[in-house]
Amino acid sequence: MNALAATSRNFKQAAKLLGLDSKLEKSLLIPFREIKVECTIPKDDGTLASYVGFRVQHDNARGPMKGGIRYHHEVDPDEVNALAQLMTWKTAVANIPYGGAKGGIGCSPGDLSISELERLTRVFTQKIHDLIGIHTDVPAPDMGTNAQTMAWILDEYSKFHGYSPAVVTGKPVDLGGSLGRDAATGRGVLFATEALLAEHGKGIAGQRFVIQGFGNVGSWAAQLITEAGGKVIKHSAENRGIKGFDGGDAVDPTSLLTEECDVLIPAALGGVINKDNADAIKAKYIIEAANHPTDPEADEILAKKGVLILPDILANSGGVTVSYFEWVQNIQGFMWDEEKVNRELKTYMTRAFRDTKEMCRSHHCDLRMGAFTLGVNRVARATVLRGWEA
Ligand SMILES: NC(=O)C1=CN([C@@H]2O[C@H](COP(=O)(O)OP(=O)(O)OC[C@H]3O[C@@H](n4cnc5c(N)ncnc54)[C@H](O)[C@@H]3O)[C@@H](O)[C@H]2O)C=CC1
Ligand SMILES: O=C(O)CCC(=O)C(=O)O
Repeated sequence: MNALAATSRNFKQAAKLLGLDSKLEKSLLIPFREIKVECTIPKDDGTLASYVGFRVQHDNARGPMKGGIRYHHEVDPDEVNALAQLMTWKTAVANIPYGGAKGGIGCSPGDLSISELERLTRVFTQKIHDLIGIHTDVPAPDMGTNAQTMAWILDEYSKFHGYSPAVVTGKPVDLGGSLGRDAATGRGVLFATEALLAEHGKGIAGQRFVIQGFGNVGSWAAQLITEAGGKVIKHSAENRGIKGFDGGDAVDPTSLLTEECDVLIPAALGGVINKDNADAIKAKYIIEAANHPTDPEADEILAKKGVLILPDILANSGGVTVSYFEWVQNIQGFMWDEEKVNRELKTYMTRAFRDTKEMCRSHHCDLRMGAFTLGVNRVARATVLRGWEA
């Protein structure tokens, strides 16, 4: 199922559970603004190459819009729209004062040199600089981008608006990035998994984990779960790894979803768990480190099998939560030590899990609908409080 159709279906189900007014429901679903820009750059060999970049600003009822920028050949408007919408519900689940946005460029970053990536990032920033900002829309890394990408955006943005470290998060620590942001999404996955397993009288130690994706999120999750005593029995070692991590074997990324294990952690692309493979999944728990890895049809199949799914907007909210800490530190001009960052992250993740469970109890629903009703309800309340006056 298309990412936007899947995300909107989950939203509509949550709106129904909450009994939202139909006009409010429609207004929450439609993005605030969709930006599409053409980015042409000279390649290293002197030829020109053109790419299409997107930024979808979904909602700002609760604060500045917030979300990553993805460089991937499959980036398209519907996908970015779905990811932006997920950010709106995710920041509300985490209860941080933001709305939601997401951006991307349709490109294969592995095929571009560092200087080509820098030129592309700078051209993209030139095209969107007047629509992002510290109190309007704050980008961060996502698939295919990293702290260096954020440094280029910060530098290009600052040419137009003066030095503005808080305009992006996930930037290098030397440029005002937060200690702990690099590991934050993986660390949040660890905290959320601990909270879920504790409900069933279990801990990380001794559980067998399969992790798909070994980029920023997957590699940190693997390292931290291994340190906590979990057994990472397989991982997808394409592209990147963490120096020193020696747990697990590397196998084909699609077949590993159906490997024998206790906990499956998809940490790469969306839609990888679908009606074609859901029935073959053997894990008891799925922790969605990736965004929208599970199609709604697969959700239904897995629910019948008794598999518990910790949804993306809760499980991977550690990244945007520490992005919020980074933004706060930039605005205050005061740096936190890493221990404080990690301690606060644990508090936020544990609270988000507890609030989600509360919604599950009051709406008699699964964890995905618990998180969606929590997020959608907070955004709906803020929207109504702000009013409709033109
Ligand atoms: N970076 C962050 O802070 C956050 C990332 N996420 C989500 O986590 C997921 C991973 O993001 P990052 O780790 O930042 O990206 P990354 O670019 O650092 O790593 C992506 C990983 O996925 C693998 N991969 C790519 N295509 C694949 C395929 N077809 N099958 C299997 N593996 C494949 C790559 O080899 C790489 O190991 C994405 O869904 C992203 O939206 C969610 C919250 C925050
Ligand atoms: O750190 C952020 O601002 C956003 C991270 C992100 O893109 C995500 O949570 O999917």
